[in-house]
Amino acid sequence: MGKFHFRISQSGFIRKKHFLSTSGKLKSCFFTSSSIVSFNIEAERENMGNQNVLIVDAFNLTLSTEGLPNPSIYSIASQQKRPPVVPCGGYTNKKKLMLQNLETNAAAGARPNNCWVESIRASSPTHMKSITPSLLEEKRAWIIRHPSALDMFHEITEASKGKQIVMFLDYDGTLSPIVENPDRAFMSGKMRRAVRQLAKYFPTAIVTGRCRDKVYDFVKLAELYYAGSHGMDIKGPTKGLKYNQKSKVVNFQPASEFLPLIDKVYKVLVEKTKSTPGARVENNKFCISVHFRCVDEKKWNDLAQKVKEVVNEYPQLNWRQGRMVMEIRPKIEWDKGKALEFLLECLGFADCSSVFPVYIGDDTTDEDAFKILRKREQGFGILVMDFLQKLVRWKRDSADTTKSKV
Ligand SMILES: O=P(O)(O)OC[C@H]1O[C@H](O[C@H]2O[C@H](CO)[C@@H](O)[C@H](O)[C@H]2O)[C@H](O)[C@@H](O)[C@@H]1O
Repeated sequence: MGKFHFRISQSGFIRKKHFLSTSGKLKSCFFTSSSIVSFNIEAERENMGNQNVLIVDAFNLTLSTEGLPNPSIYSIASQQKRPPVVPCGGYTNKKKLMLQNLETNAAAGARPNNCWVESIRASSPTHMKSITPSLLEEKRAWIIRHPSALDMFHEITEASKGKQIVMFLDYDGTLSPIVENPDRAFMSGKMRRAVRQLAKYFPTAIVTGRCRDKVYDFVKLAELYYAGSHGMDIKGPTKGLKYNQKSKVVNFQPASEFLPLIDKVYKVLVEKTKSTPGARVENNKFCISVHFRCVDEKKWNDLAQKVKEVVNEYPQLNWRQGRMVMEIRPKIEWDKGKALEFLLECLGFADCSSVFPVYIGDDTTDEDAFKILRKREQGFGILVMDFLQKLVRWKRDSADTTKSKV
């Protein structure tokens, strides 16, 4: 058995992205975009194809968990000691407890306690307060010990041989940097070119919590599939259709009956939160985001309480925590994972073993897609631009080689 430690970094951003694989037995994990993560990867070289590999976004710091049993991902925001092992699923017990606690409080209509503040703080990759010099030192040491995940490129492409790669890309924090103003989360021209190239070779979908139109305005690539509102608003490419699609027009909105309700609740939330400086409510068509990023930490509890009071009045809705954001959405059995399956089906890969889905994500809501990959025992989660560009080069070069042999 080979033992690998992966790292992929996205240069130019204030963050590092990390590519994770797990053991050949599908012990894949996902962490919750906390400000600090660490991981260790063991992989059987020959079993790479069966693995579910995840993307982890460790903007601020990474620590190796080398030598620990049951290697996995550790989410240790606000802690400076090694956290407990997370077997599979990415939440530390502590964080799970915090979230459960919060849910229980919400259900009981109680005021959120400090756990809420802690979990919101932990959700932000740009929250630098918890970084100490010793953690930075550990980060440096970790980087030296861990080669780039790009070094694993060969293994990944080998695992995909004979299969159709299908790409799924989250937007915020994956294609664009995390910024304070959600309306200004632009992707770079370089990233756009990488994605455009990618779509020439592989069916490619953007899967995002954003409103589909808004993300389209950012990405501006008509050749992609778009699944907005956490997968509740799916549309196929409007140009360059070349893959096996069951129907030519992909257009699916499983939560359409919730539109009037979402509009109404959006207005209520805007009204309710306007007295909280920095709070921002975003209408994502089938979902609503209430942003905390620019709110004074001391006000987080109050803001969360206000939001939950509103949501509690609508049993058809629930909420989830994202990065410094509360995501309010219809209570239906639909999420990014279901969107991934739906798109694979549209592409003719419903129960197909010859597909190789690659999902790139960085937030708790991406976990739904990772779960599907685990269930299907297929594919990888991967990271950003360097990897995308390399994948394009690999595909182009292998196409050229095939042509010259003919
Ligand atoms: O599924 P995603 O594409 O990752 O979208 C999730 C949410 O992303 C956006 O919020 C996040 O990014 C903002 C811009 O960098 C940042 O200010 C915010 O704190 C983050 O939570 C988006 O604004 C939300 O509507 C999405 O649901």
